[in-house]
Amino acid sequence: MTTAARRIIDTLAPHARRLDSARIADLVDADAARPHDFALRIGGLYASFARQRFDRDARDALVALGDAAALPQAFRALFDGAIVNTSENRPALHVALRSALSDTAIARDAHAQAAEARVRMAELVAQLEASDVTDIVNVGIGGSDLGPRLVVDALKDFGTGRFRVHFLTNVDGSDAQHRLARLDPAKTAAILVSKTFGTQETLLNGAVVRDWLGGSERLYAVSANVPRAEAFGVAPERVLPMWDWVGGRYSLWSAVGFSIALAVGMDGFEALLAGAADMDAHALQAPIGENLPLLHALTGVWNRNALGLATHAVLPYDERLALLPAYLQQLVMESLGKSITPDGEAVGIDTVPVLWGGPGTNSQHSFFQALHQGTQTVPADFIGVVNPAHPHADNHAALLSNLLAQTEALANGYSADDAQKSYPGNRPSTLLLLDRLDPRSLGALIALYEHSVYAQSVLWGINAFDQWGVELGKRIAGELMPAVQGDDVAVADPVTRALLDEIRARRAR
Ligand SMILES: O=P(O)(O)OC[C@H]1O[C@](O)(CO)[C@@H](O)[C@@H]1O
Repeated sequence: MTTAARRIIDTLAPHARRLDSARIADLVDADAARPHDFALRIGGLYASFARQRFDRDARDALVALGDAAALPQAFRALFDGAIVNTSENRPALHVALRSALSDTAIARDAHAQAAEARVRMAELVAQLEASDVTDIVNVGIGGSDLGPRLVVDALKDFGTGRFRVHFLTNVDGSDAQHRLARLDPAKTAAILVSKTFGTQETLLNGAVVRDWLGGSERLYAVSANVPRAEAFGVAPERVLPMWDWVGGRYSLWSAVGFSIALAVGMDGFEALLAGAADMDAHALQAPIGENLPLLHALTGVWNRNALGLATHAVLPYDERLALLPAYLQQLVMESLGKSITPDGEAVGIDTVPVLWGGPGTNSQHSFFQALHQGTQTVPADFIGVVNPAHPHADNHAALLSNLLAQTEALANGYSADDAQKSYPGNRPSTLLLLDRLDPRSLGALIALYEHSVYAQSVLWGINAFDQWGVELGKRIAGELMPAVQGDDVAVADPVTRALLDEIRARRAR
């Protein structure tokens, strides 16, 4: 077992045993100051951990765990551009895209390159605004899609209205077919976003779009592999840079966010970065016990390793954040879905929970039954917004009432004479409450999750910035492609061979 795993078990096991039969409702009853003392406010973001299943002593132990795992030092190393992504021998300097909180040459240089790229991006935004273009198609997948897609959707109240922004992602040709069908190629610009410019889905969709546009005049690219983007036919003046020191799932703050800037304007984009920078400064400087991303991360480790909870739900009570769970699935599960340390050792304890979720109140009418009465306890992050950006006051009151009601019902449960109508309760949740949803608060919210993910990776002793687990499937798909296309090539796996025979036999001629 690794030192990190041993530290977690040794620190948390006594408290887990002590609190084995503890009930959240009793913890709240026994400690009048808990609702306030287990909450934090960072600018326009309030977080309550009062409905987690730990008490003050366990919370102190979590803070001590963060200290023993040297979380503050790990954050300093991240911001300073240390090689935190050891398997790829790279720093992870997404924070330099929005903050200047380090004096190291590498971090300053990254910050300067990011600023320079933003100036070029602003020029391209201005050129497009002055053109006849009405529609933008962002072609990308994973980190080259999910972040921009989330932000464009979440900030629809802040859109300039100058462009309609669309996202083309899936290699399934019906995505291109249907997305392009309603657009006019003469009035559409496409941005091919790919850090590597080697991603099958984006290259295939990019080729479809390039042909559909009838030329490369309105073809743009964002990539860390500029030569490949240019070889694809994108003019050099329309290629914006990315760098290997930014991970794809941490990249929306770079030119990968070109579509965001087109949707909300450069001012909106800068405000998004400013919100993330607020959270960066807080994550780097606040003591562990008052540090929101670190407490969020430690709570995650408590739920995973002390309580043994295998999944985690993200439940935004705001339709504009409906895409947040999908975005976080990549951020959290691609970053923390590891069982081996950088030294090649098995971690020895559970790491990432399966993250899932959906917006409230919709999900109350789908999967909440299982949250309330299912056999598994699912810890959740509930996210609400105090001030809406619409005039429908009764709707908003209903939304907030439901949000409060669900966290209360999950924690407290209810006993009825009929066991089928009883609720076990004791289901933990964190509540994140934004004063309002705007570019700045959204930037802070996303950065909170980024930093929580990094802190969890440090606690578990794993690398948050590589993703070797996605490679095997890509390689096999590449090998199978000729067979699927009808070539007579040898396929070793007997089940795959039988499935290919079935596909070939059923395929319409
Ligand atoms: O931006 P690219 O290089 O096209 O990669 C897209 C996505 O593919 C992945 O490598 C996973 O397959 C992600 O990490 C990344 O965000």
